[in-house]
Amino acid sequence: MQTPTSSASASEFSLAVEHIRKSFGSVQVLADVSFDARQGEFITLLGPSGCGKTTLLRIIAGLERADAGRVVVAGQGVDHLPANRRSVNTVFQSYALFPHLTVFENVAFGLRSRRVPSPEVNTRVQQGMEMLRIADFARRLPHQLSGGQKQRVALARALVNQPEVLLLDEPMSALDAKLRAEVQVELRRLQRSLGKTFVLVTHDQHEAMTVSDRIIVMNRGKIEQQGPTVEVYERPRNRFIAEFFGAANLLSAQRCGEQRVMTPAGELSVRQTPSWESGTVAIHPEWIEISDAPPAKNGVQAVVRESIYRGDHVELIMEPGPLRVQVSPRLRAEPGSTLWLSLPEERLEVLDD
Ligand SMILES: Nc1ncnc2c1ncn2[C@@H]1O[C@H](COP(=O)(O)OP(=O)(O)OP(=O)(O)O)[C@@H](O)[C@H]1O
Repeated sequence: MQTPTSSASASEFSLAVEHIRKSFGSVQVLADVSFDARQGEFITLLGPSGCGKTTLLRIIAGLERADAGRVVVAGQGVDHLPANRRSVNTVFQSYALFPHLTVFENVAFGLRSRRVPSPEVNTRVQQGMEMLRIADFARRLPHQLSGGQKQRVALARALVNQPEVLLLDEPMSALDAKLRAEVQVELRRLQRSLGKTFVLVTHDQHEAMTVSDRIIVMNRGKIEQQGPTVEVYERPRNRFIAEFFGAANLLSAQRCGEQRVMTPAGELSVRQTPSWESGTVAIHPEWIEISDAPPAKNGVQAVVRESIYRGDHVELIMEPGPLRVQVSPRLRAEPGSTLWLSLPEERLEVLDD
């Protein structure tokens, strides 16, 4: 899915990225990447390390030049504009705060360099600091702040400039797991209340799911799939997405009739007839149902090989398959016991390889 899919008019878009290509020397890092973001949308670029996410963000920000393609912000091509003349601000992984400036002056920096009158700077910085709950630290220097506080300063510094688009390059990766989860929820709340367009880069699928309206999954410089979070999770298009996003069960399969495939777990009916002779079908562990009696359709009699207690659920590893199945911790399924599984047809995804 390389072209923008929405039918909205150009003015509804805060950002359009059109056919971007980029190589470093002989290595192609981005190969014809296109996507757009509507005003007020939270988009996440998700993909493994080295797939080109940061390079794409830097091209949007004007910190890197594309070899081909166009970046459009609020309906206007910006390729000829330097970074500081684009209505785009970036929050970096390292926060990039000025160590010798106070929190207040860090937040004020962009406004002062654009010669915004002092009274307005004071008002906007104060508002920005209050919004991000850092007003109490206004006089501190960055080294006197925690990671989470520095992160808020970096966000405030970007947001007071009122950019059309805020770019976030793994801004939460330096935070511990608990704080990170809190900041993700806060970031989403902030974005909703401001109605701004945010584009986040991350390789963390849980982070992507927490914050995004739409997820763009990248691999080796290409977009593999883009769509609403639920759609990408529940309807992965190919093997890469299914493996990278959501840890689905992947079963090798042979086509054996109309909407039927043969898998190591037996013959199963699927929603659509595969276009391949042999390929892969996927199902998420939480969609597999357990029953005492043989189910009417897509039943598999399976033996529990391992039972892993994970607190809020138990993960069963079962044969044939192997199939990972997610069940309630109330269910007692000891290794060696035999259970009937049902693999609902509407939850079995036929993947493009
Ligand atoms: N200035 C550069 N010169 C040469 N190669 C580069 C340069 N910047 C990035 N690359 C290469 O381009 C590829 C994509 O890098 P990029 O930083 O965009 O990936 P990423 O998806 O953001 O990865 P990560 O999640 O690890 O930050 C990598 O192979 C990287 O080594």
